[in-house]
Amino acid sequence: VSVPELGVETSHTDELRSLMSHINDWGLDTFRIEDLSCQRPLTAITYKIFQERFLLRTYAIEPHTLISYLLTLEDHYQQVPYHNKAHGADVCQSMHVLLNASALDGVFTDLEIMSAIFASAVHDVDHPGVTNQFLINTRNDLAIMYNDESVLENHHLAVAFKLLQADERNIFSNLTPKQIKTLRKMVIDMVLATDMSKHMQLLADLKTMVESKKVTGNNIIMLESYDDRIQVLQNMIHCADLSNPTKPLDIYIKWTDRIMEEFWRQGDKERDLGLEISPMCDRHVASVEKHQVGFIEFIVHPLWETWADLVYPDASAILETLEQNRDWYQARLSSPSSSSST
Ligand SMILES: COc1ccc(/C=N/OCC(=O)N2C[C@@H](C)O[C@@H](C)C2)cc1OC1CCCC1
Ligand SMILES: [Zn+2]
Repeated sequence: VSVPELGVETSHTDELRSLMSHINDWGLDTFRIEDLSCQRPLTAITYKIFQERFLLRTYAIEPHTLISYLLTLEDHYQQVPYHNKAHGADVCQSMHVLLNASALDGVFTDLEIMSAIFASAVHDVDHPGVTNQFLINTRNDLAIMYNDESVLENHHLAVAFKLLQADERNIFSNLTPKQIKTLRKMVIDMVLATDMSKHMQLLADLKTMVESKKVTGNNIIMLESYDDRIQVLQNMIHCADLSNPTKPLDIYIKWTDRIMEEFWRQGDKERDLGLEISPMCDRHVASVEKHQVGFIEFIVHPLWETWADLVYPDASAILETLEQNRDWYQARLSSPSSSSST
């Protein structure tokens, strides 16, 4: 069974191949890849990363099996404004770059790396475009199924692993039972860590790790226990998930437009249901810039500042872009507010 060179059928092969050569760069334009891959950004990006890291060879994965899984996974991302397949592709590529930090050189095994890339690709599959709190407040079947605890994150994991059960999609069929057990546990631990309600605990533990950081002679981080190793991978996927404000401004603004539209549609549903409209979800009371400045000040910058300490100096340029982007939104706050989009 032959597969297309880039994993996806496209009439823009040369342009897509050229863009894909920047797979290791921070700030890769996921939106352009979405267009050039004929709306298959997740398949194109994940397939390229698996090839780039020789994971098909290391784990005897058939190309058509990987493509079959990725296409089906991509089709199970819902067409919502933000938490769609482009976000999945973006977090996957961001994770791939973070794994390349020189402070982490040789630290993670191939299995841990494949687990991290897989977890990133699947981490928001079948997201309905509303928050956990909304699902709980509306007694959605998913909230009943998962007893109000990390409802979305549990669902993303269940969907991702269910899709593996078909033989033609089982990319892990040549792993040993022990490898599958380990991969499954790590993927579950990483995706559950993307629940925003775990943010403060994750960050507190990361700060503790940074304070007691142990490095080898050439400044490579030493992680002895599973708990330490998974903690770094959990913070890494959390950083990748909250990386929009660290990207080039034109790309960041597009993500802001998408998340706001998704939050405002949730607000529209809450209004129609006579529910109290969630914070930041009322399109008639929009303060996009103020919310982004607050998001960076209280959540994104504290996380990325700590991450940048851990892998110093590998994430310094990323932190710099984040601070410039914060200043840009801050400046628009004080001046007469013009809409952040357009
Ligand atoms: C570019 O902007 C964003 C990118 C990504 C996200 C991702 N958020 O995580 C998922 C999520 O749905 N939640 C739950 C919500 C209740 O609280 C949220 C802080 C996290 C949020 C962004 O901006 C928000 C935050 C400030 C203004 C809109
Ligand atoms: Zn996400």
